[in-house]
Amino acid sequence: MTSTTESTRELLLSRIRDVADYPKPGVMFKDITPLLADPVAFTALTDALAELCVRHGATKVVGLEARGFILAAPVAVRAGLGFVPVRKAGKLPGATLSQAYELEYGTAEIEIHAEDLTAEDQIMVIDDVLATGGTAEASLQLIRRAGARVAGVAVLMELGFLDGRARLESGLAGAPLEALIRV
Ligand SMILES: O=P(O)(O)OC[C@H]1O[C@H](OP(=O)(O)OP(=O)(O)O)[C@H](O)[C@@H]1O
Ligand SMILES: Nc1ncnc2[nH]cnc12
Repeated sequence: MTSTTESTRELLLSRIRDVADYPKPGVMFKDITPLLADPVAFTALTDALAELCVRHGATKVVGLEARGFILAAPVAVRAGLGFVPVRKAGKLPGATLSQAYELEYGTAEIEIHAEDLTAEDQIMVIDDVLATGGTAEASLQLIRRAGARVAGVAVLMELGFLDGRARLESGLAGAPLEALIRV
């Protein structure tokens, strides 16, 4: 696996569709479905995120429901790591830890099975979009509450104008935030 090239970034960007005023007026929605439908782009994205997991010493990959699952599961397999889902509230059957948060267009609550993480784990959080950073921040809180360490957060796309990076700074506590594309 190798570091992401400029041509890979251009390919990924070219497969993301802007949808104005979705799901609410004023929101420019970044739709990744064209990227997922292109096997070359999807493979390039999987390889790039898996390379980041290996580079930053991750022992497990956490994916954030729902779009984060689509990326994180193949990344975990590609990197040879386990996959742990962070789900929206009420979906996990076992003993869960919960965290409420706000995002660009609403509020939500996420949960994790704490037993899926150990004190030895270094977790890479994978998602498609970092917007306000609320979802990623809540996931880092869950990971720490579960007793594991944070290897980093890796996303396909960072929406720079919403400044999620600043919001995540304290939660990352020095761990990297990697974005393949920044708009
Ligand atoms: O940085 P934030 O402001 O928290 O926003 C980013 C989050 O928003 C989207 O998920 P969404 O909650 O829309 O759910 P979905 O994956 O089920 O579409 C996206 O997939 C990220 O998880
Ligand atoms: N503008 C946006 N596009 C896609 N996913 C998002 N999640 C939060 N804001 C988003």
